[in-house]
Amino acid sequence: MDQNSSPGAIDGISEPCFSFGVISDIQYADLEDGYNFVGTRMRYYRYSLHHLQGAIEEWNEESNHLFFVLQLGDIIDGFNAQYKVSEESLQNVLKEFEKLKAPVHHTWGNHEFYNFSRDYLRNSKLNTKFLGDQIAHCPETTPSENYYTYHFVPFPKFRFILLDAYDLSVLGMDQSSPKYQDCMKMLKEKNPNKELNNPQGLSEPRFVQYNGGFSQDQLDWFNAVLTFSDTNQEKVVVVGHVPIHPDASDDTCLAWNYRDALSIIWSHKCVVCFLAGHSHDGGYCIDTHGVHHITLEGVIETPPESQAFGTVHVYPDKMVLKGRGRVPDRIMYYKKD
Ligand SMILES: Nc1ccn([C@@H]2O[C@H](COP(=O)(O)OP(=O)(O)OC[C@H](O)CO)[C@@H](O)[C@H]2O)c(=O)n1
Repeated sequence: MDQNSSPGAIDGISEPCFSFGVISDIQYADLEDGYNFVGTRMRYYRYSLHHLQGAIEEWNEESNHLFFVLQLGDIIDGFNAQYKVSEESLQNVLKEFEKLKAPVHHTWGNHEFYNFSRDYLRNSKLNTKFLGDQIAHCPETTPSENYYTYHFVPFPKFRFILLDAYDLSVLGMDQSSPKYQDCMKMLKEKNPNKELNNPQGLSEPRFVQYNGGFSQDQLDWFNAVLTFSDTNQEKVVVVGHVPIHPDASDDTCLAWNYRDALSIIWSHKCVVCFLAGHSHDGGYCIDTHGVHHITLEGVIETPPESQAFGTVHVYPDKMVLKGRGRVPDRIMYYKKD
C-alpha cells in the first residue's frame, strides 16, 4: 500500500471503525548481531530497539483511530538472562513503549520465560490484564489466575482475546509442580532427543521445549468467551505468541495442541482472525472455516534498513493490515454468516 494513501482509499470508505498496531519478537539485548541457533538467520539484538522506536514514532503520527498496540511476545531475548541483565533490558524496552500515545497489550512468549518466572511476570508491567473487560453475569468468562489470558472490547461488537500459549509448558514453571511434571513427561514422550529444543527426527516437530500449549481449563474458558461472542454477534480476534495453523507457520513453531485451539475456534462463527508471532519468517493463511491466520515477521531478524510492524485498520466487513518493511499488506474479508 502506498505509505501516504489513507487505508479507506482501498474501497472508498473514508474511515475505519478503529485501528491497532502489531509488533512481535523484538527480542532486544545489548549484544552484537549473531546468527540463530541453526545458523540460517541473522539476529539484530541491539538494533531491535531502534526498530521499536521507529514503529512507535510512526504509530504516534497515525490518525486518532489507533486505539491500542498488540505486542505479540518475546519482548527481550533469553541472552539477557545469561548476562543477568533481564530487568535492565526490559526497562529499556518498556521506556520506549511509554512514549506510545495508545495503550499496549503484552503477550508472553518463550523468551519472557527464559528471563522471568511466571510469578515475576504476573507482578510486572508485562501483565496488562487490567486492560481486560468483564462480562457481567457470565462468571465462566472470567479468566483464572493460573494462566495469562483476558479479553477486551475496544469498539462495540469487536472482541480481542489474548491466549496463553505457555500454559502447558516446561518454561517458567515451578519444577516441583504436578503441572510441570506432566508437561515434561508429555514432551519427553513426544521428543526423545537429548536436547529438548531439538526437533530433528520428530514426526511432530512442534514438540520442542521452546513451544507450549493450552490447558483444558484455558480451552474451556476460551470456549465460554466465544459462546458469549457468538450470542452477542461479535467479531473476535484471537491473539497468542505461538501460531496454531500449520499453513501460517514453520512446523517447528506450532503450539503443541494447536488442533484443540483450532477445533474450538471452528465450533464458533465469531472468530475472524488469529494473530501470532514466534515463527520469525512470518506467515499467513485463510483456513477452511474462513479464519485468517497471521504470523507476524519478527523484529529480531529484521535488518536495520527494513522494518517489521503493522497497523490493522478495522472496518465493518474486513480488516486491512498495512505492513511496514518485512510485513506485507493484507486485506482480510470476514467470512459470510
Ligand atoms: N534446533 C534448536 C533450536 C533452538 N535451540 C535453543 O532453543 C532456545 C530457543 O531458541 P530460539 O531460536 O532462541 O527461539 P525463538 O523463540 O527466538 O525462535 C523460535 C524459532 O526458532 C524461530 O523461527 C535457544 O536457547 C536455542 O539455542 C536449540 O537448542 N536447538
